Amino acid sequence: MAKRFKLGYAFTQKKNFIQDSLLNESKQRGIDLIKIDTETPLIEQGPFDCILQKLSTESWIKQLEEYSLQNPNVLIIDSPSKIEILHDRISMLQVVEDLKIDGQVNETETATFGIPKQIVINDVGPLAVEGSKLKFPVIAKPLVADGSALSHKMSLVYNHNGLNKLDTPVVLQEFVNHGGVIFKVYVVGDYVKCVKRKSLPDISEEELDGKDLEESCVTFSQISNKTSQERSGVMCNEATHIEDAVMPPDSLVTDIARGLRQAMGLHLFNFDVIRDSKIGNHYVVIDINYFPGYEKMPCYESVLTDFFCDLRQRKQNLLSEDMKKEEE
Ligand SMILES: Nc1ncnc2c1ncn2[C@@H]1O[C@H](COP(=O)(O)OP(=O)(O)OP(=O)(O)O)[C@@H](O)[C@H]1O
Ligand SMILES: O=P(O)(O)O[C@H]1[C@H](O)[C@H](O)[C@H](OP(=O)(O)O)[C@@H](OP(=O)(O)O)[C@@H]1O
Ligand SMILES: [Mg+2]
Ligand SMILES: [Mg+2]
Repeated sequence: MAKRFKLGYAFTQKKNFIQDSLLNESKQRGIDLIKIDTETPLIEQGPFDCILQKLSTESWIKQLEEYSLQNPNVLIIDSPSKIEILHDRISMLQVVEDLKIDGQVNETETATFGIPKQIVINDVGPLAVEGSKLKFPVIAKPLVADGSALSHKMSLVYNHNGLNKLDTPVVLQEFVNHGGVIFKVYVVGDYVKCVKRKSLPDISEEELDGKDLEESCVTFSQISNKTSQERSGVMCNEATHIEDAVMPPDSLVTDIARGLRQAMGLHLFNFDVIRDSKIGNHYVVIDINYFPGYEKMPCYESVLTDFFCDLRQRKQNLLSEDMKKEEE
């Protein structure tokens, strides 16, 4: 009987990734998903062939390092040092800026992509955005994107007055009108899946002019990470029928996904893309998330189990290479 592949997982309490449907599908295909007790020393648990993890405390990272030293063949998906780049909203999008991708979609069509203009401010005085050429409205996002509730506390700031209420350091990212629909691109190893979600509605010039002091800053949080079935209409553009929205070009989405995978060396992430309403074939990446809510992705059980089977195959290949070297 083929050896079972033991995959330990370590997540925060809030994570809903492990569903019975995934446990069953993986078990049927020889993959045992085992919950790691983060209150007990990792070295006393296992043995694991692979560890799936989304924790960032110092003590946990130390335990992972110690476990890897004692078990050099264990696969860590993904390594905390590689995930770090996504915990800062400037370094996160710098990866996108540095991608070199040809936007040719087909013989006649091209598409371009980029990131919104953004700056970090450390105080909200009258000169906060002086010289930056940043245009209002902006979305104010906490600089640190570490998965805490605080890291998702966003503010839509219509004008200069709205800056006063912000906590710093904060990223001010130009608001891009995008028709009230956001595209979330899930990446699981080589697999790429683009889904649509409701987003903030466009902001018209008249609306901008009419904003008085009181309304110059509106806070919200995680308005796009619920599927349409889970949605309740807070802040989102209920009028937008997202099913009518045209998906971005497959080739562009796939090229960006591949480029990010290569550049970051990560297997499990998603990125949020919006289409610039002013330029129909220009796409703007506004967010990248490590180990997102895959349980919301269509066919998540089979997609993730396929990925686990790829990891098992990779591990078997590594072990047979080691054996060949020993025989030489
Ligand atoms: N530059 C922008 N222009 C227009 N809308 C934006 C912009 N940035 C963010 N948004 C809107 O705000 C929402 C939240 O932004 P973002 O995805 O950066 O926050 P987050 O807390 O990291 O969300 P997630 O739950 O995806 O991790 C987006 O889904 C989108 O609706
Ligand atoms: O709709 P998605 O899958 O994008 O929602 C994700 C969200 O993008 C973030 O990845 C959240 O993680 P944190 O940034 O660490 O909070 C995910 O929460 P999680 O509890 O599932 O990890 C959302 O599902
Ligand atoms: Mg997002
Ligand atoms: Mg995010």
